[in-house]
Amino acid sequence: MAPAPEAGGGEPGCRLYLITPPALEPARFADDLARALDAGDVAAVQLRLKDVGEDALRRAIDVLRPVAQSRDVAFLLNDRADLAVQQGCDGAHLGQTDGDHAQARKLLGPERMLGITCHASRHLAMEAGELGADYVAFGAFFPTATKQAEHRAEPEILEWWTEMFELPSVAIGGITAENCAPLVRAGADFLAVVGAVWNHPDGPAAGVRALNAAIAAA
Ligand SMILES: Cc1ncc(COP(=O)(O)OP(=O)(O)O)c(N)n1
Ligand SMILES: Cc1ncsc1CCOP(=O)(O)O
Ligand SMILES: [Mg+2]
Repeated sequence: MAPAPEAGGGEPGCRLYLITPPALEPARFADDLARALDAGDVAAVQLRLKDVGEDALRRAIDVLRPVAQSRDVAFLLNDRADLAVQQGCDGAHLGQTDGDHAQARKLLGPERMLGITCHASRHLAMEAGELGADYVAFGAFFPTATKQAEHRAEPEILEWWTEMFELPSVAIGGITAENCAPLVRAGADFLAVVGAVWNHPDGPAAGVRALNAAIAAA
C-alpha cells in the first residue's frame, strides 16, 4: 500500500483504496474485482462483510485475497485482526469499537498493516499514530448510502494531519470522481470508496478509471 510516486519527484500522490460491497458472492465477485483492479491503479482492497459468519468470511478471503495479492494490491480485512493473520491478509482495518488496537498491533506484527478509523477526531488520530497504526482514516466526508455514518469530517482535518504527521491518511465516505478533488488537494494519501466503484453506471472498471482520472486532475 505504497504511496504513488509523483511524476517529477515531488510529494507522493493520492491512490485508490477499494472496499468491497456490503454483500457479495465470492466466485462471482472475484471477476468484478479482477476487472476493477485491471482498470487502473489501486493500492488496496478491504474485504468488508458485516453480515456473514466466520466460515463464509474465510471462504471469501480464500477466493478474493489471491485476486488482489497476485496484482500487488494489498488485501486487508475489516474488523478482524486475528482472522487477517490466520488467513494471510496484508492487514486489518479496525474501528473505534473493534477491540483492543494495541493487542491488534501485536497480533499483526510489523509485517501486516493496521488501519484505524478516527472519524473527524484529531485526538483519535494522534492516539492511533502513537500505538503504531499504518494509516489513519477520516470520514465520512460526504453523505453515503453504504453505512449509517455518525461522524462528518471536513477536508481541513486532512490538511492539518498532512502538515503535522508523515503517517498516511485515508479519506472515506460518499467519495466520487465528481467530489474528490478537495480531498486530494487537502493531502489525502488514499481515497477509500465503495459505491463510486461498485455502483458506477458503466461498471466497476469505469468507476476505477473515473476516480483515477479525477485524482490526476485534482
Ligand atoms: C478505510 C476505512 N475507513 C473507515 C472504515 C470504517 O470502519 P468502522 O468505523 O469500524 O466501521 P465498519 O467499516 O466496521 O462498519 C473502514 N471500514 N475502512
Ligand atoms: C465504511 C464506511 N465508513 C465510513 S463511511 C463508509 C462507507 C463508504 O462507502 P461509500 O464510498 O459508498 O460512501
Ligand atoms: Mg469496524
